Amino acid sequence: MSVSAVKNAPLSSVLNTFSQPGFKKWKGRSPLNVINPFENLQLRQRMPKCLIVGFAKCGTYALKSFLSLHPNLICAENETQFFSRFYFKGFAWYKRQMPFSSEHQITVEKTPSYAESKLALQRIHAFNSSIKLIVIVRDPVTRLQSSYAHFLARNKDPKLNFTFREWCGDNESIIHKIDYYSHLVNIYGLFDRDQVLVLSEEDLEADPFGVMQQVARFVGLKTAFTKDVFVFNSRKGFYCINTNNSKYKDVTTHIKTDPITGCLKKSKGRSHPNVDKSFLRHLASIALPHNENLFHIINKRFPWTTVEYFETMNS
Ligand SMILES: Nc1ncnc2c1ncn2[C@@H]1O[C@H](COP(=O)(O)OS(=O)(=O)O)[C@@H](OP(=O)(O)O)[C@H]1O
Repeated sequence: MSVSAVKNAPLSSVLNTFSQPGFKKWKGRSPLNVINPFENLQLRQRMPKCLIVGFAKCGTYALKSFLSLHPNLICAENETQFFSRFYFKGFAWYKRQMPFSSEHQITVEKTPSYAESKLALQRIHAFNSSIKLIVIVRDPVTRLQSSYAHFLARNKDPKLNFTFREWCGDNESIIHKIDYYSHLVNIYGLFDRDQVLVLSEEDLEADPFGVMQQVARFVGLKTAFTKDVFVFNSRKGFYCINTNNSKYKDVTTHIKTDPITGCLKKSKGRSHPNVDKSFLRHLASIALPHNENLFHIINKRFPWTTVEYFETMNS
């Protein structure tokens, strides 16, 4: 809604705009992100110009939440799964899932399953061939443990009380779960390299500020923070938003963090169950060639666990 439209519209329709689903993002926005609607010229729902397309359990929620701190980035609250599951609902529906944004903001949507669907990637390309894509990966062995911890936390059916080994399944099913490479092939087959940013969960965990700077550069924005935006919380074992700094205190209202600690919700950063080290070694050996292919195609290496690492440990 433009300023002139706001000025000329009946009060009820202006209020109606503010009560639409996507507008709830504006309630309680951080001081960094608040834009006075009457000063702002173009408050409306906009299609995303950047998508976080993968991968589940690789820190996608932390990434999205931390990016929302940037005044010029605004993230859709939910994973819409539009290009994968709900394409039939149409673009008007998709747009309605987006938050209200100003003309100075870039809308970001995250649905981690997009990267694993060639059809979803083709649809994204047809939608906007110059869109920016962010992919975040993680040591596949740790990712499996994370997914298993997620499964245990969610599973209520005693019949599905699988051990880690059972849950991982046979080698074919393990490869399916650990292979990022083949999905990256699909992405690079459709999009130019400069449209794709590949990050790692390990970097996000160790240096969220550095990763946010990387993303800001990637989407053509300046960094809007100082390093003190995050503070390491030894109890949680992760960086959290620095609520001691008045500048960042209120952000917890719009990115679902603990208002006191500034940490992400409990389901993010779970402890992983103890599992048999010899099986982890087996997983690392299966992952190895797929990791090497990935490092080759993205032209970047991550120091992920090797078979040798497990050989130095007692099982
Ligand atoms: N700062 C911070 N705080 C909390 N958690 C963090 C953070 N940075 C990265 N991570 C890692 O994010 C992992 C969850 O990944 P996702 O959000 O992609 O999971 S999901 O697919 O949406 O369920 C989650 O995995 P688990 O540790 O297995 O829970 C975390 O390791």
